[in-house]
Amino acid sequence: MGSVALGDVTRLLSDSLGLIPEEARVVRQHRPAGGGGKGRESPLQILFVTSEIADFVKVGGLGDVSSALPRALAAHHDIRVLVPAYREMIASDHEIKPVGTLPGFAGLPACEIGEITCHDGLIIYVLLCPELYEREGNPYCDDMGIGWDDNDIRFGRLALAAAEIASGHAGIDWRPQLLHLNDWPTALAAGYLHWRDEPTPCVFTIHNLAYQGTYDPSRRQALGIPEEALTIDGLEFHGNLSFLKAGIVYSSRITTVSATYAREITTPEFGCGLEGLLASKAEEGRLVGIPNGIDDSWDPRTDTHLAQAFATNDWRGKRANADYVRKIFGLAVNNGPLFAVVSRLVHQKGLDMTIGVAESIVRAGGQIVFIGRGELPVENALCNLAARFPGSIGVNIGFDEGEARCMYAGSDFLLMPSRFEPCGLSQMYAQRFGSLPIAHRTGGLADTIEDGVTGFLFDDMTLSSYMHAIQRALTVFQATDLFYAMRRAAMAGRYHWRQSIEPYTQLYRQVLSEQVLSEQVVNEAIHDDVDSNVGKVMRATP
Ligand SMILES: Nc1ncnc2c1ncn2[C@@H]1O[C@H](COP(=O)(O)OP(=O)(O)O[C@H]2O[C@H](CO)[C@@H](O)[C@H](O)[C@H]2O)[C@@H](O)[C@H]1O
Repeated sequence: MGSVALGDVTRLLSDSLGLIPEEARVVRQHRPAGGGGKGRESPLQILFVTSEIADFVKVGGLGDVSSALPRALAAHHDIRVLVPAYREMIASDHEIKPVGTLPGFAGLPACEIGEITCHDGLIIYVLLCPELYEREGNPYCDDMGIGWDDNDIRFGRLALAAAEIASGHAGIDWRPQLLHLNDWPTALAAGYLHWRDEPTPCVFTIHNLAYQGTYDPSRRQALGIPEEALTIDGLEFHGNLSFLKAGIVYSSRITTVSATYAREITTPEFGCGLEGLLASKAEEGRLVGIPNGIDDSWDPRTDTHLAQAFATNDWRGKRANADYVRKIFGLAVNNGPLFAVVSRLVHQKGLDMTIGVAESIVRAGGQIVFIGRGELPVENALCNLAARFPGSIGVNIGFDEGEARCMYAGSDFLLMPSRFEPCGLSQMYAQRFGSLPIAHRTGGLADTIEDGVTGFLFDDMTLSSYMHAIQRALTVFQATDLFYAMRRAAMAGRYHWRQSIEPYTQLYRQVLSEQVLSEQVVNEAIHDDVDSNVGKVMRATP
């Protein structure tokens, strides 16, 4: 479980002061809604549907986005979140108010909807279905990292609940004008709305195209998917049914989390077999990249997780964090560069590349600390690496938000040789904490790291290309003035969620105005039809 959320910071404040600071409160419906706040348009009602939220459960970047983006948008819109009620929510000290019930459908069980009002005012609807969601492990896997074998039912249920809330069938006295869906676990909602002829439009955000939620077509009946949807124009994908494809096919707009990744996924190299469909969406103007941001909790001057808070130029304060990190990872006292890796341990993240250069880094006087959890072979390879270089390489196989923040704060460089990276938050956090990312020039890494200014980029996914970037970093580390200038540039980072409000607002409004237009066209057609029938009747009347 993570603790990054602005809500948590707010809770700490309110707990200590006994009140909620006005500026930290989520403001709903009171301010004009316009793009980023300058227009006079009314707030939109949006349901943000997600499978994780860092307030309670975080596996990776989606958890951060689900906590921060709705909060940023809440200053202009009435935006609420829907997420399964995992055991972390049930065990939390938040009151869960029952607000709705949903009947079973096909193989999807009946469930209830509870409402949590966060300390800053954000409303989170939680889908209560203990048999599906209250389990040990994380939202997707058991404690051994093995995916739950009923994930289709678990996330089909989530998606259908979103569609039912949108249609006003959940008994909740609030209805969204639009669903904002995130990744495959929520994608089927767009399909359920389409198959039921419900008009609520969807915006579907792809945080990672590599995870698709594909299932054997025999699961169709259990999920309540009509037979005619299992075609090439529907959610059929290489003979299977694909949740992700449903999101792409049936949503009004598809977004992804950086401009570069939005282009990349229309190519065979990054498109995971969906490049043709995505390219056609891009041509229609229905696929856009809107970059992620980072929230105010990522501030080295105020972050209470750190061994010592520090500001730009307070390199002694930053050094205190480096000392702390060396200590907790059992590394030797050292004046050389400290490299960090904070990552899910999956193929995407290129851990094999970092293992490949680790010896060279150590020989050059560097040390490396890793924190991560994921695929067992990667975990084992990292443990072996640490055993080979005691005092120089430290590994924590686990998930620890506070420790990760100390690592961003204490390290000189962050290693991120991702094979692909839709946006990436770790490199933005690192920059904010004065740790220069060394990263593959791909996706959001290419968009958020200025090579030679705020970090180092390499072009080819080869050890020599990666090592060349590391050599450049080591050279800069020796040139103290330049090194500090780069740190300052990185810490001045421009990446904040505020920048995402305008593009999302514009997109939502476009989608809704298209829907109004298409409803008008339908109404006029019906009207014309009725008129001509009336005419026929009148002509036929003697
Ligand atoms: N062991 C550990 N302990 C503590 N914290 C840990 C950790 N391992 C990872 N984290 C944290 O998890 C988050 C990772 O977010 P990223 O966006 O960098 O990658 P991820 O692949 O999970 O996200 C996907 O979704 C996001 C959101 O859109 C995209 O930015 C990204 O490109 C895409 O792959 C960061 O907050 C990081 O600090």
